[in-house]
Amino acid sequence: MDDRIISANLMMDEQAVELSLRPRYLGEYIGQNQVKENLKIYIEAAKMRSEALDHVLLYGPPGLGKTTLANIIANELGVNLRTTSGPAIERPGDLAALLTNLQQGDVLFIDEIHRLHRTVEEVMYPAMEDFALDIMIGKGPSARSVRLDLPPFTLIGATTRAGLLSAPLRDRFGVVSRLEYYNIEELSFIVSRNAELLGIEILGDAAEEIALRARGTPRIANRLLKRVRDYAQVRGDGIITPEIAAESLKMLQVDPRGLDSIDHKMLHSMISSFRGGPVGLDTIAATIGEESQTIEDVYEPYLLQIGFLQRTPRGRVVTPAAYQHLGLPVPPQPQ
Ligand SMILES: Nc1ncnc2c1ncn2[C@@H]1O[C@H](COP(=O)(O)OP(=O)(O)OP(=O)(O)O)[C@@H](O)[C@H]1O
Ligand SMILES: [Mg+2]
Repeated sequence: MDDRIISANLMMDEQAVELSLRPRYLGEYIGQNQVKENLKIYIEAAKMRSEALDHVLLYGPPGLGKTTLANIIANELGVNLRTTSGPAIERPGDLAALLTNLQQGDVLFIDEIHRLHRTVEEVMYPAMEDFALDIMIGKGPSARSVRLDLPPFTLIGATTRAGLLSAPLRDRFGVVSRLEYYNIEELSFIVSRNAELLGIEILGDAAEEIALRARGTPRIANRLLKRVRDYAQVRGDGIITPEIAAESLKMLQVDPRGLDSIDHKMLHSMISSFRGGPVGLDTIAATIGEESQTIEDVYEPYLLQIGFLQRTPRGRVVTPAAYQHLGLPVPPQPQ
């Protein structure tokens, strides 16, 4: 599904563009105001005390700016950032190597932290809490544990699935921030700013056309912007007008609320086979032939956010707003 327009996952050829568009300081980071306000204070306090910032857990759907924020935090603190990911740290020794190479106050960023191996996670606890590494020396009866001091550091963990984090790990983060979907105004701003960075002329309403279809997600907004730019260069004179934007977005098969064929398939099958629900996530997944994890991470959160789906104890339910959006008669609602 990674070649889909609305897939929030990063595509290979996108990395260079993402790097060039990535805001570097909090002041350039649009939206997420609550998260930014808090971080600003914690960062300033840590700098005043010349201490390492508390460990930070960032969670939320893909493409909302977790990696970007981790980089910004390190920039604002004026420290080095080391980046790795949960599955990449295979053994406790790998983690020890990473940690002992940090300098005082540095940031270690672990993406997909919910995929950390158990044995590695256990080494992480004292490292986070006491800045200490417990290593076993020797084997058998003569084996003993030695404690090694680490420089104070900040761990930033990112995950799309905070629910999968073990309680002991989650509890060791002093700052836990949830990133939210962006509103249309924020996304329009991001589109306009990024158009400028890419040297593209775009008229205001056209930025909003793109924002409306971006599913609250900057990564998707950037992706749509690039496709629309191609269209504007080939079919127009390079300027992205609202007409050019509307025409090209239509070709991308993303509807005016940012839904693609999978969202449509999911809603239609819930309506036709299950009378709109309640129906369990796994059943929906099996019916439309998608993985339930993909649905849970990428599709469902946005549909919930815009009020097209509702979660009930007995399963997911299609809302009247979704029927209306699909142009279907709204069934009588239970009282
Ligand atoms: N607040 C923001 N303001 C402006 N641009 C942003 C913002 N957040 C994200 N972006 C843009 O979106 C792109 C994707 O963000 P990022 O890679 O940080 O997402 P992510 O949450 O780490 O995704 P994943 O879960 O897939 O790792 C960035 O390269 C940047 O261009
Ligand atoms: Mg990321």
